[in-house]
Amino acid sequence: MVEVNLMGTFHLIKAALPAMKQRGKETGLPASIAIMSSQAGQVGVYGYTAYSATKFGLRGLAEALQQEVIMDNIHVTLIFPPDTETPGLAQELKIRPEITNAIAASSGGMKADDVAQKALNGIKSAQFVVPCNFEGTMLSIATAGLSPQRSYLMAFNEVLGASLMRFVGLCFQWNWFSTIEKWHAKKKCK
Ligand SMILES: CCCCCCCCCCCCCCC[C@@H](O)[C@@H](N)CO
Repeated sequence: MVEVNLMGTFHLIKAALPAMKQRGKETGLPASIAIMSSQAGQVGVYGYTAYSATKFGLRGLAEALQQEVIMDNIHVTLIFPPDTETPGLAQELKIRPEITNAIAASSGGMKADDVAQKALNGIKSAQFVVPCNFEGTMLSIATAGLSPQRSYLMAFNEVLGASLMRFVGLCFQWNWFSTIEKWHAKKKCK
């Protein structure tokens, strides 16, 4: 998983960058690098230990990369979808633990076309972080950290919403840990 999700992204970007920089010099046009993370790259999720690690890793990659390529007029966009209706998810659901299903349900699911549309809009407006649904927007405010932010309005929302989203995030965590406890208690009784 690390090889595909993290190193695969790293090697692809490394291979494409020289030509992107050259094209930028010749045309003076901006360019974009879009990286597909996941909401499981903003919060650790039961059952996704390896997956979450790779998706969190992409954030570090994207933040450092954005600083390295900004002077080449290249914008990095990091997309954070929830569960997305794809053939891959259909396979995953056959074996996904009950607890993972319960936690992932906190953010619902989306159609692939809707995620693609959000991603495209985010890339066009050179957003660094692209949340895909309402829960994703809350998650992005809660996990804004030291990410770049090009929109003054979103920066304002992040500063204002930080403590409230921390509180909401803690409520979600309490709920998830109690689901885990109940599930284990039920298993012990059997
Ligand atoms: C501060 C408010 C928090 C708001 C709720 C957050 C809910 C987060 C739920 C995360 C679920 C992640 C599921 C993504 C999984 C996919 O990437 C995966 N199915 C791909 O295989």
